[in-house]
Amino acid sequence: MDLDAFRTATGHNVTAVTAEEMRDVDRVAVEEYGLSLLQMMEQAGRGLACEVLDLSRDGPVVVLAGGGGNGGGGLACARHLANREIPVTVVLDRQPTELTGVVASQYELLDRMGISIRTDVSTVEIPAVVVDALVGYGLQEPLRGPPRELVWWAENTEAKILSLDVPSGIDATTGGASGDTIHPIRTFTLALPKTGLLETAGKLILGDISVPAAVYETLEIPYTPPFDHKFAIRIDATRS
Ligand SMILES: NC(=O)C1=CN([C@@H]2O[C@H](COP(=O)(O)OP(=O)(O)OC[C@H]3O[C@@H](n4cnc5c(N)ncnc54)[C@H](O)[C@@H]3O)[C@@H](O)[C@H]2O)[C@H](O)CC1
Ligand SMILES: [K+]
Repeated sequence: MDLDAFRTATGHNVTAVTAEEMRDVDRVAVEEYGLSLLQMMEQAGRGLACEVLDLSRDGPVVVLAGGGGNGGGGLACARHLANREIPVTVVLDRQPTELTGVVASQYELLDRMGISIRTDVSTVEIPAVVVDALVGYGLQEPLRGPPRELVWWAENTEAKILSLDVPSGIDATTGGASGDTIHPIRTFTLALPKTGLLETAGKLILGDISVPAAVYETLEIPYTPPFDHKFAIRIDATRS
């Protein structure tokens, strides 16, 4: 199988990248172009909210959020849902006091908005949609601790599961899972698809977070802008 490409509905190849390559993209975008993590995270969260609304207009929605960039995107998504009076509950995989940086700021904003934020699922209403924003390409395998328990919980609901960037527990580069993993019906992956998404992601939507094409050029990653006039597009693994 062609391990390095996905295809858009109009037949354009989209290069798949490893976790390391995606980290390089983040680094160059931030350090050489000044595109901040918060700017990219906000676009991730808004695109993710669009996918939630496509799955269910009424909710209730539970957003499972970790402490890294993946979690931050989930918190931004929760804000957009709350602004549309969709019943949303955020479940953090740690105490709010353990959050740092941009993710802590995203939490503060939700808290000031009065959005329901928990650190355990025991009293959470059964959701229509679960958003998996626990772990993205930052997985250091295998899934352990609260994220693993939250994945178990999600897997045992009847909810539609939507993963941000990479299904939690899946290695973004290899697609391997040495431990428990979540099984989404849809994954909203950011900037470029990861090589580990070939078999595990459910329906794959690629979200634009405005990484300049020049960043990929700098890193010699083959890239032609795939989004046309959209900000999120369906992509499928190429088979060869
Ligand atoms: N250009 C882009 O693609 C952007 C992507 N964004 C999102 O940020 C994440 C990557 O963020 P990072 O902070 O590097 O890591 P993660 O959030 O994926 O993971 C850290 C998170 O996961 C927990 N964790 C790690 N390993 C384990 C484990 N074995 N068991 C349990 N928990 C684990 C850790 O504790 C942290 O909570 C990327 O996927 C995108 O979603 C940015 O938003 C913008 C640019
Ligand atoms: K995830």
